[in-house]
Amino acid sequence: MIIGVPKEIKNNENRVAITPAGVEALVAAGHKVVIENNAGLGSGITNEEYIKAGAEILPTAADVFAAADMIMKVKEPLPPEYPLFKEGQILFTYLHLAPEPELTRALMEKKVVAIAYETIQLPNGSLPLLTPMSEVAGRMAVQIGARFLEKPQGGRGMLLGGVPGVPPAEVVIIGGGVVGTNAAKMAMGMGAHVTILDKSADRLRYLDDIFFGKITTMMSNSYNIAEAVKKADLLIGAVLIPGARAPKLVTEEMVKTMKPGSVIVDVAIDQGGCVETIDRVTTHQDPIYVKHGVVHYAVANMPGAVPRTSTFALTNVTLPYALAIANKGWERAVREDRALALGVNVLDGKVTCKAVADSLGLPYTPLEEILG
Ligand SMILES: NC(=O)C1=CN([C@@H]2O[C@H](COP(=O)(O)OP(=O)(O)OC[C@H]3O[C@@H](n4cnc5c(N)ncnc54)[C@H](O)[C@@H]3O)[C@@H](O)[C@H]2O)C=CC1
Ligand SMILES: CC(=O)C(=O)O
Repeated sequence: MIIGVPKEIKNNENRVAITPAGVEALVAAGHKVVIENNAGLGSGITNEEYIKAGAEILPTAADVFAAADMIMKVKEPLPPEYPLFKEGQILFTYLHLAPEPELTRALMEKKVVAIAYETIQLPNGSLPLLTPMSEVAGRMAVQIGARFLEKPQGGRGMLLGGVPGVPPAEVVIIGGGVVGTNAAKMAMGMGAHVTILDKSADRLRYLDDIFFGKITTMMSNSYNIAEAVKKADLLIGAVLIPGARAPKLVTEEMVKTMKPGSVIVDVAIDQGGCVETIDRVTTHQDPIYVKHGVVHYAVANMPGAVPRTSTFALTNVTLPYALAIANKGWERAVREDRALALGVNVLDGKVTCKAVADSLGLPYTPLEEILG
C-alpha cells in the first residue's frame, strides 16, 4: 500500500502524522510512504530523517493525495484539501465530524473510507487514539487558564495557587475523563482548589479515590453546574459523548454569573463545545475573546502548540492501527477488530457512525449493512 502524509494546514498545527520510526515500520512491512516536503519540520523532523527511514518526499499536498491509497493526517481536512480526495481512498485522522457538515458531505460525495481516530473504541469504553492528546490538552488547559487569569492577558489578576494568607483560585472542571483528570492533576499541583463534575457516579468515586479526597466531586446536573460555574475562576469544559456533538451544559445565563476576568477553556470545542457562549472556534494565533466580561478560549487543536510532545505521543498509538490497515487492507482490518470498526465514520458515501449521523441529522447506515 502507498501511505501518504501531507503537511498539516490548520492554524499553528505543528504536529505531523508519522515519525521516522513509523516510516521504518511501514517500509519494513513492504509498504511505500510518501511525505509532503517539510511536513515534519514543525515537530523538528527533517526531510532527510524521513528519507533515511525509507520515505519519499513529494513537493505538494496534491502530489501526496494523488499518489496515496491511505492518507494519514492529524487534524480534520480543511476546505482546500477536499478537492484532493480520491474515490475509495482511506483517510485515517481526527475527523470530529459532528460539528462539520461540509466535511462530512465532501467525504460522502468522494466515497472516502473515513476512519476517525477519536471514535476507535476498545471494549472497556476507552478511546486509545484520543487518550494521549486528551492528556496533553488537559494538562495544557490549566497552564493556559493560569496565563489568561493574569491581568495583562485580560484576566482577573489571580494566581492559581494563591499565597499564604490569600485563598487559591477555584478551578471547575466539567467532565472527569482523560482531559478532566489531567487538568485536575495540574491544577492541584499548582495549589488551586478543584471541583470536578461528571454524570457518572462511578467516575466520581474513582476520582475521589485517586485524588485522596482532596478535590470536590459533584454529580453533573444543571443545578450543580450553575452553582459551580458561579464560583469558578477557571472553568474547563471536558465532556465527551464519543462521536457526538458536545452537549451545551453551561448556558449563557450561567456564564453571566461568573466574575469579571474569570476564564473559560472549552477543551470540548473540537466536538462543538459545551459552553453556550462559545460561539466560534479560536486559533493559537488569536486564542481568546471576551464575552460578559469572561475570557473565552476555544482552540480546537491545543496539542498542535506542543508538537515535540504531541507528535510522538500520537504516533505511538496510531502506528499499530495504520500497520493493520496497510497490511490487511481496511476491510479485513475492520472485520477483525471491532475497536477499529467503530472508527469508520463514512464509507461508500454513507455515515456509519450513529453519533455523527444523529448530530448532523443524516441517515445512519450500520457498517455491517455495507460490509455484508
Ligand atoms: N481542543 C483540543 O485541542 C482537544 C480536545 N479534546 C476533546 O476533549 C473532550 C474530552 O475528551 P476526553 O477527556 O478524552 O473524553 P473522556 O471520554 O475521557 O471523558 C469525557 C467525560 O465526560 C463525561 N460526561 C459526558 N457527559 C457529561 C455530562 N452531561 N456532564 C458531565 N460529564 C459528562 C463522561 O462521563 C466522561 O467521564 C473531547 O471532546 C475531546 O475530543 C481532546 C484533546 C484535544
Ligand atoms: C483531539 C484533538 O482534537 C486534537 O488533538 O487536536
